[in-house]
Amino acid sequence: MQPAAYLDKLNPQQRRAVEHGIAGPGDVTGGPLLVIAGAGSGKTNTLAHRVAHLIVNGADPRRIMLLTFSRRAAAEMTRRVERIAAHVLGPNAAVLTEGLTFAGTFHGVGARLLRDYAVQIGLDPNFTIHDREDSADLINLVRHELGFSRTEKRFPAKGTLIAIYSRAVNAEQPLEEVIGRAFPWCAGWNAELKALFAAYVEAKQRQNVLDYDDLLLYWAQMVGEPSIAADLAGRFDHVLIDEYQDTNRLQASILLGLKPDGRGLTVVGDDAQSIYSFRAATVRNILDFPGHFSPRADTVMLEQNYRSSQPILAAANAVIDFAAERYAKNLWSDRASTERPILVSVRDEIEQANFVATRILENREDGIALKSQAVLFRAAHHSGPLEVELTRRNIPFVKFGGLKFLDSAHVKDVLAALRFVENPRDRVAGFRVLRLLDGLGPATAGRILDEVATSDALVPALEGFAPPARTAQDWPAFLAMISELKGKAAGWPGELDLVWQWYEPLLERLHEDAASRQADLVQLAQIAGGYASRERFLTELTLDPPDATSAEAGPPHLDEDYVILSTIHSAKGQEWKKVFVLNVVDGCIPIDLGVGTKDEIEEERRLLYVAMTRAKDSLHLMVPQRFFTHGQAARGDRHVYAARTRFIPPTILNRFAATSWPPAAPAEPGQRPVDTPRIDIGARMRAMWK
Ligand SMILES: Nc1ncnc2c1ncn2[C@@H]1O[C@H](COP(=O)(O)OP(=O)(O)OP(=O)(O)O)[C@@H](O)[C@H]1O
Repeated sequence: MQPAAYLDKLNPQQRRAVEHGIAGPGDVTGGPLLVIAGAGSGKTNTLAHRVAHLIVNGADPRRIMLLTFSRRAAAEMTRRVERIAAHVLGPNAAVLTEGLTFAGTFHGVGARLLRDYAVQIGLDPNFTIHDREDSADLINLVRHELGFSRTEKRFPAKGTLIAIYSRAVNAEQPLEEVIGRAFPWCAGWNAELKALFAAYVEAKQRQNVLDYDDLLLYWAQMVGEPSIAADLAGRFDHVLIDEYQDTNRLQASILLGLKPDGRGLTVVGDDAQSIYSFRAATVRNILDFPGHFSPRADTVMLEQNYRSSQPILAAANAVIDFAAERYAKNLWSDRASTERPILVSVRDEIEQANFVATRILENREDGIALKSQAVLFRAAHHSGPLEVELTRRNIPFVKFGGLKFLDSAHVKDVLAALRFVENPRDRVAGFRVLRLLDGLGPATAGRILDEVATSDALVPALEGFAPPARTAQDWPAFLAMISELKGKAAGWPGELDLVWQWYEPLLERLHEDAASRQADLVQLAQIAGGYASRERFLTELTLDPPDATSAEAGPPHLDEDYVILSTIHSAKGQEWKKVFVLNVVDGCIPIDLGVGTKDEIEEERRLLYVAMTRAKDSLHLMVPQRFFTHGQAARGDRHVYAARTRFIPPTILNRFAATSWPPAAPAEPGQRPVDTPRIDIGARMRAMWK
């Protein structure tokens, strides 16, 4: 095989992106490259080919940093790179791609680098990582300590506090600006919030914990320090980033700090699919990228869509054509079809569920596997009635997005025990574990943790503590578990087993449905087996928790088939033959019936576009005439009447077919008009008493 024959299947634009800056063996580092990849244009495929092409031409995989949006995407990319490289390198490809150790999410790679440089930046390398819920718990603790929870006017709650803090950090915006723009009802608390955030930062440092935002923040600070930046930049010849449209300013600063002149830097993304601004992602990163460098970064556009049929693409293009600012692309497809996307009008969500379940079964009769069909929705709770209907009809499904496996109390308990041993100063973890013991109240837990924090050894500090009488029964098993874990003799994942043995009796005491919860712990044990150490397990799982249990463990049986239910956010990057989108009405897409800011509305439009472009062969957009809302306290839950989403105005209706369901039965000649009463129930009721 000719060396470059493996690139033959690529189209000319894809090939340009793959070969950019690669002159031949040993000469592989070109200037900055931006790849604007339309939906379904083979972005992932192209990036994988580029990495393989770099390796085939002599780039050292250990010196390649590959940043993706999720851990799953990184693993998939590595597998693809290996397959492609194997065409040229044969079995040696596996050895080389195993060297791709810096492939992961921004947060995951950040955590590794921070451990590597911990000592140089004054961090203890055993730091543990707080997920959003832990962060909110800690900030709440600080809020109490500062007395803000007792203010006369209601002080913002923990969820709001962490959201404000996170946005200020990720968007690199001053606090006043963040509050003014996104949290106006908190104006007036500026001084208190500043004091609170300062105290929160100090608490994290005392406890040796980092939150999600810190991973990026510390990394950005690190590349801002010339001596470390030079060292760090020198370790990587190539930095490639997928899904660049969903990165935030802090991530852009990190890249520019790592590769100030852009040499060896490749970013790939689609501005039309930017849907994560609630995490402070900014579409500006991708729009402004070329201008950061001199000369400007080269831009390659991928415009051939290989996924969707022409009519689906035409409708999606019509929707996104209304977007305010974007790289104009002419996305086209040569997959001819006569089937336009269908707008299906139904009475309510019950009928919507009925229609979708019926069609899914019909499709299966036609030989379309359940797994090739997906139902997408804007908010996790939108699928409620459909879940009931699918269950009723025995149609198996897996749901992505919404409540995460790791959010369940029992899984968190087990992880907290492991985290406490990893970093005894982590108060949120310590508090959670100690409170599991019978009769151990918050004040005592606080005292134990104070003791532990001032001592340099966990086990002796605990052994020196006399537990309250009610806890005496639970204490020895707890101590034994902690000492065994500290001793590390069990190895990984044996340590998880130790925690499980300790936790099992507590589980039965704490939860009535212990049996079903045990199943989650079995799942956790399976996941644990995939990691080399306790630290890797805790870090990776906190940073990128599995969306649904099956996402991590994989389907247990080859013949198992199930429909995919997913929030649009979690459907990113995926594709299915048949796609149904629920609640394509104002109030769901866009999510807010009230008028959002212009940017928010634009993002909702992109969400609909992302949903539509997941479909290969057929697309149903459901339009219930009324839907149920989980309202605010003042108005409660209620039904509201809905209008088709504003993103499909009458001017583009010709891109869609329309139908209503169930179809109205045609009136037969001579039939009585339907508005004539057929029975008189009132008379029957009266007759009962005569
Ligand atoms: N050169 C090509 N020839 C044929 N098929 C291709 C080519 N490139 C990509 N594809 C196919 O196109 C589909 C979309 O590719 P991929 O998932 O990489 O798109 P994407 O750009 O990441 O999409 P999105 O951004 O919408 O998630 C896949 O089924 C892939 O196999």
